[in-house]
Amino acid sequence: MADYDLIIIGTGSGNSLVTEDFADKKVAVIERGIFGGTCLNVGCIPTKMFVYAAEVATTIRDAARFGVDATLDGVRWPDIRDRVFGRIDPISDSGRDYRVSGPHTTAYLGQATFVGEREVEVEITRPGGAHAVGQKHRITGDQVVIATGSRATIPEVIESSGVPYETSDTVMRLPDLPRSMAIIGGGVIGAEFAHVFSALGVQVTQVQRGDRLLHRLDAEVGTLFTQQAQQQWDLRLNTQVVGASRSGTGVRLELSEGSPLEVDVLLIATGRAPNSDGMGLEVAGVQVRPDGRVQVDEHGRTTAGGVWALGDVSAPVQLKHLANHEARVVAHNLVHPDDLRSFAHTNVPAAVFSHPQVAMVGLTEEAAREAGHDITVKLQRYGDTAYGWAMEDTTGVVKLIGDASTGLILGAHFMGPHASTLIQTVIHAMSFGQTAEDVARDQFWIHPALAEVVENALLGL
Ligand SMILES: Cc1cc2nc3c(=O)[nH]c(=O)nc-3n(C[C@H](O)[C@H](O)[C@H](O)COP(=O)(O)OP(=O)(O)OC[C@H]3O[C@@H](n4cnc5c(N)ncnc54)[C@H](O)[C@@H]3O)c2cc1C
Ligand SMILES: NC(=O)c1ccc[n+]([C@@H]2O[C@H](COP(=O)([O-])OP(=O)(O)OC[C@H]3O[C@@H](n4cnc5c(N)ncnc54)[C@H](O)[C@@H]3O)[C@@H](O)[C@H]2O)c1
Repeated sequence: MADYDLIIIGTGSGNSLVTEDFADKKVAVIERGIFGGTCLNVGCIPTKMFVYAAEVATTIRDAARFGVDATLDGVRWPDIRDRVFGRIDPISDSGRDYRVSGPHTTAYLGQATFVGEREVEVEITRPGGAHAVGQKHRITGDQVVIATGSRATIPEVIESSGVPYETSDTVMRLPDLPRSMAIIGGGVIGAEFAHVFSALGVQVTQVQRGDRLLHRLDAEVGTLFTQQAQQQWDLRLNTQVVGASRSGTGVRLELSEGSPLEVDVLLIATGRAPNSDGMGLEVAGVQVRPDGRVQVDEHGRTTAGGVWALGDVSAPVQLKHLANHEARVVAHNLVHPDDLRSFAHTNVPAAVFSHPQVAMVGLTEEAAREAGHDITVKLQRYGDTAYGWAMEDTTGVVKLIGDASTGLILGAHFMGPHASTLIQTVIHAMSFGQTAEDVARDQFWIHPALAEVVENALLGL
């Protein structure tokens, strides 16, 4: 008989698997890092709290345009930082304590490694639990869920140089706001932190090896975003870091294009790799895809019987709402082996909380053409609707890609204020198979709300 009915490795979305269904069962929860995982501690939640502070600073700087004179007197970094972590850290601590001393679960605060089929060894690495640091425990489970997430990848040129660097795990806890910062990488994390730190007064230089930022975005909207970024911080496109060395208390970077860069702080944002390595998956019979993701079927089953995976370690995209969705599916499947549910991996939306904000769902124009759709395209400017006009918005756009034969929406790419909220109408339409015409015509749109930009885009498609 196994020691546990269920072993969960990783307490991000994995932590939500302990549902009422396990009320009379034995569950082991294993976590080697900060309890609660990436989103709560070093991802979505703290970044957006910093983004909010950055937006406040940007609004103040921009106020005079509207006849409101205001000056940004200063930015108190320690207060901004402590507001964020003063609220987050207690949530993590209480989540851990609940699993340590709460009902039905045994928490192991350490590194899990498979030593056999559904058999795991945990080396305790953190205090705060029932087990002493340094102890090793071997446990077996009838079922095991791998929910180990992902971690920042570091380019070899930086790693081998030995220079100090930050990642998204550490940069939000800097003791002081630096004077200057280089951000390597032009993806989501780079775009969000470039906004945060430049808005707070740091001289930011972002180095991107491609010719625009946010490569997964529709090319037209991505290019518009890149132009906006160029007006806010120093952006080096088509540029690689080819060397790095220490310079005083900071870092000197040799670039493939242009003169070297000397900065106080270096932030690496070059993508995240699944945490599937170094945990004995081969011993457990769990296969891994060539890109490092654990191989799962549509129900979340790995190649090993009774072993499941979800979230960043196995998902096609690294997003919290997708990890949560997969956790709900797996939570059901764990206790309903004869009635398995499937992951929904279509129409997964995403947003980038930079300045401007960006949101997307479905296909890009390029992908829709490549897939052979007979498409229609509408680019609607925020400024051509009443509220956008009131805001004097000159850059915001809503781009919709439709299927000319069915009237269905294939993709949407928003850039501008509240893009992540406004796009929800389109996500809804795509999820429920509504045509653009029906969504536009069969409901009232509040006038003169900003949502009229979506109505007009739908009508123009
Ligand atoms: C800076 C940043 C901002 C983000 N912002 C957003 C956003 O705005 N919106 C959004 O949708 N997504 C965002 N994401 C992505 C989102 O955070 C992830 O997709 C999500 O948290 C993944 O959840 P998970 O449960 O798969 O993994 P995680 O939350 O990473 O949990 C995995 C846990 O497993 C633990 N672990 C790993 N290996 C082992 C082991 N061998 N033994 C024991 N424990 C182990 C880790 O310590 C970790 O706590 C952001 C990510 C980052 C980095
Ligand atoms: N708002 C959100 O939903 C949100 C926010 C942050 C992170 N995330 C998730 O986290 C994931 C990881 O984010 P990310 O920004 O690290 O990855 P990313 O894949 O979005 O971007 C990585 C960037 O780094 C560049 N790059 C890679 N290697 C490089 C090198 N050696 N030198 C220079 N540039 C290099 C790539 O060209 C790309 O522009 C995202 O894909 C996303 O799923 C989501």
